[in-house]
Amino acid sequence: MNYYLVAIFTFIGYILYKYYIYPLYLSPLLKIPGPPVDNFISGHLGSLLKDKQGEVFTRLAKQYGRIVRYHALLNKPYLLIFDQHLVHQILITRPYEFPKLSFNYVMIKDLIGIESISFAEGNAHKRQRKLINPSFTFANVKEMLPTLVQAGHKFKDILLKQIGNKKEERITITDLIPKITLDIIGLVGFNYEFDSITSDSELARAYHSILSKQPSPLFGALINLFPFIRKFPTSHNKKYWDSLQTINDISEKLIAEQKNATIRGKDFLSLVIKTNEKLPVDEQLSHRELISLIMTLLITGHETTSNALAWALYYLAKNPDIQKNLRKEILDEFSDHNNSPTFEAIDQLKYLDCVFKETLRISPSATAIMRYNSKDENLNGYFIPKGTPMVIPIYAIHHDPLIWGEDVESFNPSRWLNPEIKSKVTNSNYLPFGAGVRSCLGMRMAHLEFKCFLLILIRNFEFKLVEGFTFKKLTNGFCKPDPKMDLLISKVEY
Ligand code: HEM
Repeated sequence: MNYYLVAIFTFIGYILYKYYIYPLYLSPLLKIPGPPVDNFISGHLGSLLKDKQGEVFTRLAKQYGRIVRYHALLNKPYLLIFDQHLVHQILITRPYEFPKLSFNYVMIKDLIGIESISFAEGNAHKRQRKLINPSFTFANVKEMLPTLVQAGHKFKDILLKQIGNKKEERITITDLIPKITLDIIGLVGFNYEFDSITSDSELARAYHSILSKQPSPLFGALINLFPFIRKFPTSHNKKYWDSLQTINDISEKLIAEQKNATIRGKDFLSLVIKTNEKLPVDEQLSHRELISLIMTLLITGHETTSNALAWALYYLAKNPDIQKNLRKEILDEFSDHNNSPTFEAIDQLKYLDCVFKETLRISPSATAIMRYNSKDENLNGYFIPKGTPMVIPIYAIHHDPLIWGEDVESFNPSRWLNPEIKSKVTNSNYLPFGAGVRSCLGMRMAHLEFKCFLLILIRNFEFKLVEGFTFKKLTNGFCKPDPKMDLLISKVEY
């Protein structure tokens, strides 16, 4: 008897059973409807879900219903959860029974650190959230307004300089906006001037190098399965690790400066450190948790808001009448265009609020939320074995005509004034900031930052599409224009 042969056949049999026979012929999840598998290695990631996942998920919901099965790398079954009652259970009623699972888990872990609040579960999450939450209160966010207005005017001056005496200028807004939102999180988050908008900031360069080229879903899944791929000595990997080192070094520097500061500011980090120091040692955030918090705020605090602002400017450029209506509302409220907006005045702008909500409906910065069940579940009559990955497809839910009406693909801020639509919107079907105990901590800040910026920009500039310029709308985890977004910008003359 050749033991080697037996061992080889046993191994091949095990691999065939685990990655082919069980998921495609025996799993109880096969009772859940879904598209047929056309690639027996990459599941749907190499074909159906190669690109524009948000749009594909929308189609799958129409075709297969409120809970849909698809297969990822090596045929691993995933569930798409469109059903609002299930979304409510997962995010709001039983959040800790459905822990987080990330797209590109390895990359996100590298970017924010494994000790981040974003990865913490159960009591560990409750402890971090309780400590960090008070720094993000309404009152604290309101105090940011002067910093936001100042940054908005700085941004306005940069655009004015680029336009100069010309009638209009073609500007890549997706290069500029992330720099100013990074500067803002530096100031309000850590009382630190990155000044990436006017200087060559190594931090902005590091983020650009990591985020400008997102790995495809298949490559992302491969990295999750074989993280050592990131260690191969390629020039791309070297750039990746160097950029991460820069982000980590800057985070360490920020902590050191804050810990040694004699006077505490009102930035998020100072507030968190102040609360932390008052707690018994066993409840305090550790050094690594603080570093992870900085890395988390740096990325979540700038990338998502800059994306939302870029999409808003794009839709306003595409819909000149909507842009005109918004400008009219702003000018009616702020007839003296040098006046700084107050919080109360910004809050009065109802159409601006509709533009904010509609931008995050049609192009939500995060296109999906990922979870898995920590125990066996029976959901909608289906048996779901423990550990099944579940995707709440925010983008697809935001494009469901049953909720938003037949013009779901149009950018129509006025839908938010329609009582029929308003009555259908809930915290389980409008999810730009997630929902429940894990919802976005920076939601209030994002709200104010978006409105303050858009107000200053629309008051001073007109935005138009560049004829013939096209880009792809990526919806694989993050909603991003690919490769970039150019707009024509001209001054509004008074
Ligand atoms: C338009 C802007 C933003 C959008 C669309 C957005 C979206 C989201 C979403 C969808 C989640 C939930 C993820 C999940 O449940 O898996 C989240 C969580 C989070 N966001 Fe935001 N975000 C934005 C801005 C910000 C800002 C400005 C900050 C901080 C300054 C921030 C900090 C966080 C943090 C710390 C979490 C994790 C919360 C937890 O796990 O308890 N976000 N965000």
